[in-house]
Amino acid sequence: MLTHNLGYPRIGSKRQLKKACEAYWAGKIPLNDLKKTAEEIRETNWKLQQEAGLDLIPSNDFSFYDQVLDMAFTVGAIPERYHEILTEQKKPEIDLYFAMARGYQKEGLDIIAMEMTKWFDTNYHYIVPEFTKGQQFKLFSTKVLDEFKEAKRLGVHTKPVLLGPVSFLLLGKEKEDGFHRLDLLKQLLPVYIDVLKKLEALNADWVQIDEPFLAMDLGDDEKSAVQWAYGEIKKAVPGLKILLTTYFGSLGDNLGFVAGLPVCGLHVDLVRAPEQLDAVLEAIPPNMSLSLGVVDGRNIWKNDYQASLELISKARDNKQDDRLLIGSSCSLLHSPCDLEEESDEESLSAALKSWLAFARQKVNEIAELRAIAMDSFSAQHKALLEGNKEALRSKATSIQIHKPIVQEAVAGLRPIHGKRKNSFSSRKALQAKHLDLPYFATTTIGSFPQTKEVRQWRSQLKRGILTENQYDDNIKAATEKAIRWQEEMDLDVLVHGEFERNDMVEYFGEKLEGFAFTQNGWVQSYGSRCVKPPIIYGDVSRAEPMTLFWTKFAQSLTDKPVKGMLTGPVTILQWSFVRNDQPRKTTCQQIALAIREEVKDLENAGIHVIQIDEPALREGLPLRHADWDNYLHWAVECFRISASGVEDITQIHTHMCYSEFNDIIEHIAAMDADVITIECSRSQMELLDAFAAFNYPNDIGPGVYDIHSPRVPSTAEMVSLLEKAKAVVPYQQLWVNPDCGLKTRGWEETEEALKRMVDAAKKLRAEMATDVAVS
Ligand SMILES: CN1c2c(nc(N)[nH]c2=O)NC[C@@H]1CNc1ccc(C(=O)N[C@@H](CCC(=O)N[C@@H](CCC(=O)N[C@@H](CCC(=O)O)C(=O)O)C(=O)O)C(=O)O)cc1
Ligand SMILES: N[C@@H](CCS)C(=O)O
Ligand SMILES: [Zn+2]
Repeated sequence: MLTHNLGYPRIGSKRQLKKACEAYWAGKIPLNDLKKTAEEIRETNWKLQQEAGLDLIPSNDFSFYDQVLDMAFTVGAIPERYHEILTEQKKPEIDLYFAMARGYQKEGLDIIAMEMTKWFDTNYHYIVPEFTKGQQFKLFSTKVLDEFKEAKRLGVHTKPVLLGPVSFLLLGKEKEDGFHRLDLLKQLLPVYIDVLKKLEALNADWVQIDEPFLAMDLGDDEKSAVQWAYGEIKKAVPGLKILLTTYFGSLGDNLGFVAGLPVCGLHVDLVRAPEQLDAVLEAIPPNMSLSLGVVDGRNIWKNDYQASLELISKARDNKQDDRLLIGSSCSLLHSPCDLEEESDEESLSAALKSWLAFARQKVNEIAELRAIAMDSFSAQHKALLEGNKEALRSKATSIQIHKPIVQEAVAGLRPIHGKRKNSFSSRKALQAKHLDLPYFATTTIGSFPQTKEVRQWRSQLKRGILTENQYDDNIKAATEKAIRWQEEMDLDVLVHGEFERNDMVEYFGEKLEGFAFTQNGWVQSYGSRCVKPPIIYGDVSRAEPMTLFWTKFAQSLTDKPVKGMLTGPVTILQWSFVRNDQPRKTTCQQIALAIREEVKDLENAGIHVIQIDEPALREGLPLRHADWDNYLHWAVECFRISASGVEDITQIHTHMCYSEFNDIIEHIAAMDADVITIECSRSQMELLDAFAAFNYPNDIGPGVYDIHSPRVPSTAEMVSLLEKAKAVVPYQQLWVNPDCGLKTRGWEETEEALKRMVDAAKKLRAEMATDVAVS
């Protein structure tokens, strides 16, 4: 049996890559320094996996930004608008690469970035490849070959990783009409074959090709595309061992045709879908190797050795050992790097730490599982198994985990907990009277720039350089400045700015019972941006108010309404590492009850506009359509539980970004938020069509400017977007706001953009007044 890993985190255990990239972008370090950091990270990762005893160590799992962008770069899928960066500007290739990811506003050029979206049901974002009709591909970047050679020089014979051709195309978007992106497979495949032949010439042995779409519902065309592609690959490089990987779900009804593909090995995710093992063993031919993905790449709990060994043993009963591999369920990209970086007992107790495994520990688990499976009688292996059982036993019986009072509260949930007192139309009338807002009311999504200064206060507080009082005074000053500034701008519903929050989920994780947080458990979210997902280990409850102090403080400074700002239960669940000992639904209900208490406290303190953010509601959708209804039902119900404890006069907002609404609009409507603000500007308001087609009754704030770019749109652009919105949604329902929070932006561009946004709203109001006068 071979051991392997599908991919290792590339940010570095101290986020070295983030720091180096950001320094390079700011012109603070030369390219060579950035490359050196990247080399060091790769070497460290390869060596630690080698030392752990893994047989097949991945290469090309490193990325300066994103692995999908890397694939686009490899096959030369570089949209026309970027060509000038190389040809005219003579910039190095990496600048072109970063321009595709981040846009390019320099030296007279203003090129927008490629779109970014969520990677399946994770909190990782990939860059969406752009395709045109008849597009040609060519080997543009040799990164995969270079990294294979680099590892070889270091004495590590790696297993190169490539995103498969069908998934690569399916992840992308057609940029013009008249073709389907899968039509491009014929032009694309020769480049893949070229890469594979070159790898073969370099003596590569196994090559991992990821086709995550194989765990999704596929149509006949998609299945045929896969069959054709892997048939061609087999013909072209018969000697190369292709390991086809699937993850995040079961092969399900795709198993039949996948088992017939001419590949050397198939990897299946046995963490998400252990039940598929029997069917897979039965379906695949004896000469096809099977990789058992038993170590969870999506969570941080220690592996249950006994359970994994049972799966391994079942596989061994059916297949020769030399046809089996043991590995991670998916890439470890979604795990933090190294538990040993956690030394602070206050955030992560010794007991809790003994239940966890981060990427480095997971690599060891893979090696240990093989060792125990091969020789369960050795004293050393028996001790490993016993140690693992003991850790799991201590977790299962810990009094820190189970709180009867929380469990009773969940058991006591009834439909009434998810219902507002009256219908939206009666609520709307009451709220309008109370808030007295104009049409096209303006607001923002919550966060204002999290400047280096603000982040430094937090880091100084942690290091004892600032006292709690000094820290609070600084945050108060920032909040007051933001309130005054919003008043000056004449925004209608103000926000406090979220200066006190490190992150919209981690902040709540730090305040809620049943959550632990890490010092260094960073996971890449997109590019250089990372998040530190909190760990939900026990029953969740609210010990004390979490946002009341800062919301009340902000409201005390102004007569205008200040919007309370909370993260919703589904998003907190989705962006945390969750318990694996109870259904996600139950954990979500517990969080919903905690948020409900916070909402009620805010209302009692006189806050009558409260936003409950749910940007991850769509991301949480199961991979298979058949499972959608069940998820949407409990997810929407949890949102409603959190939102429905208030009086009709209190206006509940929700916010969603990164979402398409067409196929889930009835569930969005069922959330019954008084106002929903959505990311809309990049789609030029197209996302509103779903709301219009549904006759969505409640209020909507379609984002009028993209917050991912420093570019400040003109008032006219925003007016034009609002005109478009007004054409499909009755104006009485419309709000005016940016796409999302402004935490990643600088103050200068934020001030200018919001000033123009308020002007745009005023123009619309003036037009309306004229229209009414004329009619
Ligand atoms: C809305 N988004 C979010 C997602 N997931 C979340 N959990 N949270 C989100 O907001 N998913 C979808 C999107 C993804 N978008 C983003 C946007 C921005 C970031 C981001 O900026 N991340 C920061 C880290 C945020 C954080 O925790 N900051 C800490 C400071 C940590 C730090 O770097 N400290 C420094 C010291 C400070 C200094 O001297 O400058 C240090 O330790 O060295 C805080 O504010 O306290 C990032 O830097 O990547 C993520 C996702
Ligand atoms: N209130 C949050 C939502 C981000 S999705 C913010 O403004 O950053
Ligand atoms: Zn958002």
